[in-house]
Amino acid sequence: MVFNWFRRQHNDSSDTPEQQPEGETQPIQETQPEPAVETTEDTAELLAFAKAAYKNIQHKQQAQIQETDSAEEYASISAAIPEETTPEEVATSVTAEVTPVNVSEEPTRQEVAPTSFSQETTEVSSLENPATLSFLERAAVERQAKQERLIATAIEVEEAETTPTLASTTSTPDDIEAEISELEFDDGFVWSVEVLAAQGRRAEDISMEEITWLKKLRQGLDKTRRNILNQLKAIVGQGPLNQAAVSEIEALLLQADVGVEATDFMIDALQKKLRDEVTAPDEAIAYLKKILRDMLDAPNKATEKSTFAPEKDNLSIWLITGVNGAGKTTTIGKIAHLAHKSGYKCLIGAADTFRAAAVEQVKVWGSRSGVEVIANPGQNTDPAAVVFDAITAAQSRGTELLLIDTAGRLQNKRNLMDELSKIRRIIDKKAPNIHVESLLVLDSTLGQNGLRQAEVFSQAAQVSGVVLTKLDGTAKGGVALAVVQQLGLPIRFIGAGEGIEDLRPFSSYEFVEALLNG
Ligand SMILES: Nc1nc2c(ncn2[C@@H]2O[C@H](COP(=O)(O)OP(=O)(O)OP(=O)(O)O)[C@@H](O)[C@H]2O)c(=O)[nH]1
Repeated sequence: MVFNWFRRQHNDSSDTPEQQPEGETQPIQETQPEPAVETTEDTAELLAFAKAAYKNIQHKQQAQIQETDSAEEYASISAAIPEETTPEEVATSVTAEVTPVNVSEEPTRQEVAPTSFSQETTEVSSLENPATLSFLERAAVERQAKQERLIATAIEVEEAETTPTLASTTSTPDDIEAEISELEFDDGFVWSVEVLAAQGRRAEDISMEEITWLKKLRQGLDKTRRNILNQLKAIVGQGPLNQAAVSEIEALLLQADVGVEATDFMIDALQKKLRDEVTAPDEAIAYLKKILRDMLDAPNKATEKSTFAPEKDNLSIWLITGVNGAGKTTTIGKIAHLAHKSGYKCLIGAADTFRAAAVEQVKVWGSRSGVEVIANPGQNTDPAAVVFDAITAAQSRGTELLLIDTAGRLQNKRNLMDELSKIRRIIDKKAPNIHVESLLVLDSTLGQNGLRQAEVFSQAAQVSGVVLTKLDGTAKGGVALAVVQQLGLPIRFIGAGEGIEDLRPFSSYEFVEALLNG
């Protein structure tokens, strides 16, 4: 059973839709339970759920460790004792090893002769008086005795080696404890489990990878949350909004790079709700979260397709664009890894032929994620030709997801845009009925500045979604709202680190929880 990271569900027909949310954007719908007022009972229930998830992950890890040990044991035993080896071969190989370099032809003939070990032993033992033997005969006797010792030792050594390997398969509880020490039942764990539970996940389905990712996301948004949004929560939680409160909120949102349009939208919505009614702080915050989720989901609602996950048995092409340094290549590697893990047949087209090292860089990511890369060995070759070849290869191999890397910089902006337009035309011509996503990679640390780039790329590559990278450690996490509100584009992935696991499909529910609740 494979976990499909794009759909956030197991690829198993036994999983009913009620048990597993369909797409990563679904959990965000209005049906999401809001932790408005948390009672002691809720907390106890959550803790029990978190403990169940924790135990389940622990069991899975223990099983994995034991499986790995068994596999390693098998590998080491097979390596030590080749299946085909016969005792005769052992004897011959040992003979070869101990052959003195300076002895004459006779013993050499003996060594390679297909005489069995037992015969030789018999021959040697029949030589009763070594003192009467010639030099050569004595040398042969000595060598024979040495052979016997070595063969005996060799067999003993093999046995001795096997025994500890077998013993090592039974890891002690202490060993296991050490190996899973990274699994901490801490505040971050409980928060992550709560976020997953709110999206309908069962304790037994929660994986360590999901917990690790959510913890990372929460940590990544820490600066944005601490600097700005905690204050926002405090203001909103105070009840009806007066003019002073509105101005304060405005300033805070603009500082978080939320942008003017998104700020105005939020303030309007908040004012409608909080102007007249007296709203409890928890309720006001729950309302604020809903506003943010609705904003982030708006572009998805405008399109028929609620999920952009690649389809099994059909080719999807994802064109990855963005200025150099935004994180395109890294993103391609991480998506390829997710696709591979999720059971898709994936291929990468290396169409950034402008920068000399780009093809090599994408090849490194390809090999890290176990995904093949289609590239043209020449430098400065036509990227459209690489795209053409990559689509041909994808079509003939039954590839389900083709990721295309593009240049982030050319001699000038005009050339870059022309090149992207050409690539897009090739895709549309060569694969007219294929689902194409054009993903723009934006560096979130650039805040509002990144959005200007987006506008330029949007036309040339017909951008359909955004990948927001480097959310780890930036105070400009609010830019996600600006991307959606100003550009009308959905966020498809977010990156929060340089590692291969540090990118996941975007979930507005998780993002908003990490932003306001972490
Ligand atoms: N902290 C952090 N660094 C990231 C993230 N994504 C990418 N990076 C780093 O950003 C730098 C640039 O990433 P690349 O993938 O090479 O960017 P690119 O857009 O392909 O750049 P060019 O190949 O020059 O066009 C690298 O050092 C990456 O490790 C992220 O989510 N967080």
